[in-house]
Amino acid sequence: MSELGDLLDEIVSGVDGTLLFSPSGSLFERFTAERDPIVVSTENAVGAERYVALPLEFDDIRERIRFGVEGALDGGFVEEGDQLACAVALFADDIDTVTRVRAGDFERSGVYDLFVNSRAEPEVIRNVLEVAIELGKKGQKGKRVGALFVVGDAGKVMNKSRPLSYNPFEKSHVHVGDPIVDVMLKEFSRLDGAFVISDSGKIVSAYRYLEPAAEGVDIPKGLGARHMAAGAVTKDTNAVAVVLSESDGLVRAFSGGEIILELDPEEY
Ligand SMILES: Nc1ncnc2c1ncn2[C@@H]1O[C@H](COP(=O)(O)OP(=O)(O)OP(=O)(O)O)[C@@H](O)[C@H]1O
Ligand SMILES: [Mn+2]
Repeated sequence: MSELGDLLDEIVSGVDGTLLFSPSGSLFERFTAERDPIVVSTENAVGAERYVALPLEFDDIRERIRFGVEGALDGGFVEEGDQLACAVALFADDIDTVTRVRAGDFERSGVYDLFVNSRAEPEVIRNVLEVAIELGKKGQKGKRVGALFVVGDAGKVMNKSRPLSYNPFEKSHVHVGDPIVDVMLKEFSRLDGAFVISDSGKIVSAYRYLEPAAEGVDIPKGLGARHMAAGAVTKDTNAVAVVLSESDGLVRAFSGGEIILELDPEEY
């Protein structure tokens, strides 16, 4: 037992900071006295002063930790090269894992930029991802569906696209995240084309056929026109795109012409 204790001591000895991922209130209290931990979670339920907002509970723990560390760097809570202890819940609901990382050692993931440095508000991107994940889980009336959401830089996206049908959102002022909109988005996703969403989350249009310049867009073989259009529009404009694939059921996010994130809705 003491060997194990020694090993754990080594892992956390001399760290410059502690990141607690979604800690319970009591765990957080235990830490605040001496360690001044940084909390990383989807909601700041414990009211931490040093807090990094997770846009979603990444199922991939590496992705989650990476996002937390990038957020802590960006927030000025830690510095490049700092040794950090990260405490996360890997299998249980409570924290069951401690790992040590060096801030800045990762390649930048792109996921952080996708949420934090996009034109659209992080909350808007998160809401769109949630709709896509939910749609992927349930399908539409039991049938698998695909969908394409283009988020941000809507004026330019509209200029690079044309309508396939009347726009049901023409005179409406609805935003992603409104409960009614989730229902509408799911309903309209049965039909062709893309949804265009503004930086602030307003649904600008459904049924848009995207015609962006596609030179230099390189997406994996096997993905079709929907994914190509998503990649291309994010290269040709400052939008990001979220695609639910009808054929493989995965949700992918694109930025700058590249796939930044790939999620299996079944895991959320
Ligand atoms: N340029 C485009 N703009 C908007 N929507 C498009 C565009 N190209 C294709 N789509 C939409 O994507 C749908 C599926 O096309 P396709 O099968 O070629 O794409 P895919 O990348 O294989 O996607 P999936 O994995 O969902 O099949 C089309 O029916 C159409 O609704
Ligand atoms: Mn296809």
